[in-house]
Amino acid sequence: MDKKIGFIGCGNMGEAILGGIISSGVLEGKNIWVSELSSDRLKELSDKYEVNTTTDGKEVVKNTDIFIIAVKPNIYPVVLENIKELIDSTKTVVTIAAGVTIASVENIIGSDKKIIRTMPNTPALVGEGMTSISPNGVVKEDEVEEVKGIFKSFGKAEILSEYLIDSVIGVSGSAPAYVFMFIEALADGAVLEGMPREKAYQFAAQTVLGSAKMVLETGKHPGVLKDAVCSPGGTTIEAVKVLEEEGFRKAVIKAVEACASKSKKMSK
Ligand SMILES: NC(=O)C1=CN([C@@H]2O[C@H](COP(=O)(O)OP(=O)(O)OC[C@H]3O[C@@H](n4cnc5c(N)ncnc54)[C@H](O)[C@@H]3O)[C@@H](O)[C@H]2O)C=CC1
Ligand SMILES: O=C(O)[C@@H]1CCC=N1
Repeated sequence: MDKKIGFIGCGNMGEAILGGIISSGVLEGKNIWVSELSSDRLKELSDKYEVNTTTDGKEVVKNTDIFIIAVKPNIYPVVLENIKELIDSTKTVVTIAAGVTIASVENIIGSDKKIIRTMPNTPALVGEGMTSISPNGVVKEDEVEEVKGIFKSFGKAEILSEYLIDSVIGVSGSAPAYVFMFIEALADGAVLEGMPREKAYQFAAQTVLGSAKMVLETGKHPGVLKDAVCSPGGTTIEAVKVLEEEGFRKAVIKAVEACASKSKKMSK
């Protein structure tokens, strides 16, 4: 890729994207600019990824074509106010924050500026991210495809209308947290039955990975795949019965709903 990419803020999610881009080889560190608050954090990032660093967000905008604002939602107005004079028709602003709408960004920098709202997730770091991409009306189709290409370099990416972003946060943006909780609980169960802790994480995580791959690669309904594991009168159906009794599916659906509802509240 011949474009230059920037990050304003590079914490958990910013670094997951940065790490994903570098590992994929789509861009080299010399074509990436990162701004952070402390020089210590910048040194850590330049040592690890060989990127250009600065404590001034303006330098990121000046030196890049596409830049990702990866600060907490409440810091967006401060960052946008600081850089707005430098944003012209050659720049594409990419946002990743929960609750920061395209309209709220347009209110600060202008609706004539190219804005792409995305919702990534941290598995980007290992090349298995899932990202939604919602452009405003100014971004041209090939420019959207270009940004989609960046996100696809470390996982899957889909162009979606912004109104779906709350469900995206519920099902993928925040969801790695619930999947990690499931893996932890699965491993706890195995430890309870006597398996050493490290082995338990390996068995649990590989099972989640393999099951996810089966859904994606066979195209079969998850219920059909579940049925194929449940031998009549066997062990699995005993576990399935307990999960139903304890409200496993209800809890997960309600968790996604709570997450989406918080996202809607943050957007007001
Ligand atoms: N953590 C996650 O799994 C996901 C996070 N997001 C979004 O990503 C954004 C960042 O979240 P995290 O990475 O989790 O937070 P974080 O707190 O780990 O990272 C934010 C970084 O921004 C830096 N920062 C703050 N003000 C700055 C400024 N003025 N200039 C430059 N850097 C500045 C902080 O030092 C920090 O390293 C949030 O808006 C969140 O909604 C979206 C999807 C998933
Ligand atoms: O918890 C949060 O608000 C952010 C947005 C999606 C994942 N983390």
